[in-house]
Amino acid sequence: MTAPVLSVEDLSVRIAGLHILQGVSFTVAPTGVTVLLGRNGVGKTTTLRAIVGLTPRNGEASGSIRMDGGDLLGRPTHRLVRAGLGYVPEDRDVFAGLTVAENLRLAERRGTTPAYDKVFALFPELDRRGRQRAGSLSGGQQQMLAIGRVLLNDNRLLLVDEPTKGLAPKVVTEVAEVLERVAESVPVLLVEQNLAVVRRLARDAVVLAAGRVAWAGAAAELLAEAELTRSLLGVGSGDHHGTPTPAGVRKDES
Ligand SMILES: Nc1ncnc2c1ncn2[C@@H]1O[C@H](COP(=O)(O)OP(=O)(O)OP(=O)(O)O)[C@@H](O)[C@H]1O
Repeated sequence: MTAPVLSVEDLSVRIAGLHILQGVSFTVAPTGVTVLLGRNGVGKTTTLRAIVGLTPRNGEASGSIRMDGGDLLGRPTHRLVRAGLGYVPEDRDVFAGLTVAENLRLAERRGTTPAYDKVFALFPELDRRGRQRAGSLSGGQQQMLAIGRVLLNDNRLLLVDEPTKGLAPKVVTEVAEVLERVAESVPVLLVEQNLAVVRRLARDAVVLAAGRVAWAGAAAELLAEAELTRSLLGVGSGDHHGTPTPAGVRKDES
């Protein structure tokens, strides 16, 4: 078996006195997309933030998080990013008052050559809209900018939090297509609630429930078991024959 790019072991996170993660353990394969699933509020974002060293000041993370064997826990975020951890947060966090080009320039890392060619090949619109203020971009375009600026630098692993949240169906499909291409060259740990997107992208799945890992295995296996999906996620997985739920339809909201 190939060594995982990331190993999380017995991760516990307490925030403001709440024990949110209670000994979470899972691995991320060195290729493809691993999806982190679970009902609302179960701790998916908390997990990604712990990995990238962003547990809030009133919180505490313990356990072990290793990327390529090196321990990440306790290291400051800027060092983790320099070590190749790319993070696309849930709310995109683009600088609304700056232009697209300025947002990208801010992501450049000293001492390395930013991969503008790669980013503009994936997102031609970011090139065309270089002088537009990021705050006036559509939600989908802001998401592309948030992903694009992370891809300016080399990454060993990408953490992507709910990239399709709140987007129109057509844009959900565009974001999924882009992530599919991105995942050809860098492994991705993805938090995603849209099961059509999960079905399309994910090879492996990890499901959180009650502060722990409730299920881990092949994403296709999880989605093929309607009862299992319903009990773990509280949603149906579409039909049993592999017909994708139409992109953009959030089954969890039905
Ligand atoms: N800074 C914080 N202060 C207090 N509670 C927090 C904080 N951050 C997260 N929590 C709590 O931790 C729990 C897990 O939150 P988290 O955002 O990780 O869940 P999630 O699985 O990503 O949810 P969703 O699917 O709704 O985005 C929630 O109950 C949340 O209210």
